[in-house]
Amino acid sequence: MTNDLRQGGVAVIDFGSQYTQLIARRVREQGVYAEVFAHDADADHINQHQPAAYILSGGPNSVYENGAPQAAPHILKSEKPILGICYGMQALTYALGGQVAPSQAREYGPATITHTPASPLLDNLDTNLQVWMSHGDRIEQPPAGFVPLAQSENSPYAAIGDLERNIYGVQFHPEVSHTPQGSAVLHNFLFKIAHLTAKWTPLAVIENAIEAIRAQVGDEKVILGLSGGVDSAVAGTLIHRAIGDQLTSIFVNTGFLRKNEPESVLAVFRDEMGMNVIYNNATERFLDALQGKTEPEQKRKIIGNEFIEVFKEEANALEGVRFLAQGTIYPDVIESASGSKTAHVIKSHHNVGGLPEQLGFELVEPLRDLFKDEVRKVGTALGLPDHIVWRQPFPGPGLAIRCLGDLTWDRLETLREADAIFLEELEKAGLLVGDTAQCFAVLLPVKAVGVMGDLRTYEEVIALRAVQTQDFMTADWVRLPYDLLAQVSSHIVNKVKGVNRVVYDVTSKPPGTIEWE
Ligand SMILES: Nc1ncnc2c1ncn2[C@@H]1O[C@H](COP(=O)(O)OP(=O)(O)OP(=O)(O)O)[C@@H](O)[C@H]1O
Ligand SMILES: O=c1[nH]c(=O)c2[nH+]cn([C@@H]3O[C@H](COP(=O)(O)O)[C@@H](O)[C@H]3O)c2[nH]1
Ligand SMILES: NC(=O)CC[C@H](N)C(=O)O
Ligand SMILES: [Mg+2]
Repeated sequence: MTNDLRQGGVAVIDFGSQYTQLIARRVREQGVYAEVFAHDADADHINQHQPAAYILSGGPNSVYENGAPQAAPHILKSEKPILGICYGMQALTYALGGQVAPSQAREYGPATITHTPASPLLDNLDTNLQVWMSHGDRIEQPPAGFVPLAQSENSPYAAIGDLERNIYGVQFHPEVSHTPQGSAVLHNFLFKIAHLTAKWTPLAVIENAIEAIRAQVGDEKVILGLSGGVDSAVAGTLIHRAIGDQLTSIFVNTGFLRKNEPESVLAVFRDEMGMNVIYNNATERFLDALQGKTEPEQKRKIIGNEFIEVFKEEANALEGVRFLAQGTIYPDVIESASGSKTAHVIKSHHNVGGLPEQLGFELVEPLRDLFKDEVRKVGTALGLPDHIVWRQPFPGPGLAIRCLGDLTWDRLETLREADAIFLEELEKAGLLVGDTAQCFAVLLPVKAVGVMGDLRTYEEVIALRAVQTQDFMTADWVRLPYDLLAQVSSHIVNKVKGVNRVVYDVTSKPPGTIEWE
């Protein structure tokens, strides 16, 4: 899809930096399409969408060591503008005949560089520029044709450039927020050096996606699992815009949804957006399947299977469905392709993971090229309400992995009530968007003794969890105000039957995970 929009963008070449995705996001923020490739990806693969410039990422290796990844010759010979960042600059230097060596003093963290006014890369920036560094190697001798553009106390070549060939390198990281003028550096590279066109905007993305969906689907039928979460909501709205009633969405009430969630999802998508939504109340079958099960992995597997069964039945009932739509987004694609750690493992748990092969559908994935923040922008541009676009992610298995111990309807109701009180108080305090990334209640499988109205109680315990994170791979618990916690605790104990104690989870990730199961 989006053929013309993707052409003339940037290929980000990944040498293993933690910030590779961030580089692509920063470029896209400036309206230029950016795609991430492994450092040893085939030239043909990289050139599929005809990138007009390259950015080489940082990376953990030392470029002069045996087996260290190197800048690919086809990139060096491409005659297109290249920007190397940290390891990327070291790889350029090494490949083009300069010298890279370990430096006496490593630079980790903030640094100040001074730069010469002559270069377009550092045009219009503070002369003493605040940057963020993270390196132990440095350039000792730039390759022939390169001139120094900036220095720091520890890096005589904090930026270099071959102004004829349009090849540049920076030792610092322009992509991180700790380099306050980093976006301006990238802006200079994209527009003053590579002369790219900014055409990657939400409206253009939408138009393109709509065309691509129509071309792919023709007049056939499509089904989509609609969860009320951001990704499936935006995917569904986009597809609906493209093909209208050829799309049927299936919203499954697993019994593990939050309070009022079924009503509010149906109100938005069926009533407001006029979408064709099948509501499948599968509460009983999910509960039956999980009866007596407490082991987290087993629970997830059972839930995944039940989802598949429900989708299968609904698809059969509709007849002639050729396409299955999914809200797959770009980080899912990058993470699965690079075989990288946590996120991929999490995703393999979720319910639609195994669907396509088993059901023999062709996939429609209109968000495959987008980062979450872009998905949100597209959602807003499509007219989705803020409470959908900005809602916190909610896992497919839902409250089932937050209700520890016996999964009974009564205990789920207890959890639903406590969770709703917590979320309501956070909302009132304005803490539900921005200051927190995910907040929820967990019902623990223990009982505690208490005293209420002079009576001894022996009831269950609610744990509250609120975390802040950028990418959900690592997270920190939020320092919620004590007064707010006091208020929530007292509301829960007073209003929710069967709970006499509330605790707050003060564990970061790692070593904890965000969910308790
Ligand atoms: N209750 C449900 N009914 C139908 N489909 C569901 C349900 N829960 C999850 N799914 C499907 O599983 C997919 C993955 O869930 P996931 O939570 O990762 O994404 P999301 O809900 O779309 O967005 P978010 O990450 O913001 O919650 C969803 O896109 C949706 O297709
Ligand atoms: O769609 C999903 N299906 C799942 O099975 C699943 N498990 C965890 N999560 C969400 O992933 C993020 C990281 O969670 P953890 O730190 O608990 O691994 C958090 O945002 C979790 O809510 C899931 N999402
Ligand atoms: N952040 C980086 O790209 C580091 C590059 C290289 N490993 C160094 O230490 O200099
Ligand atoms: Mg979800």
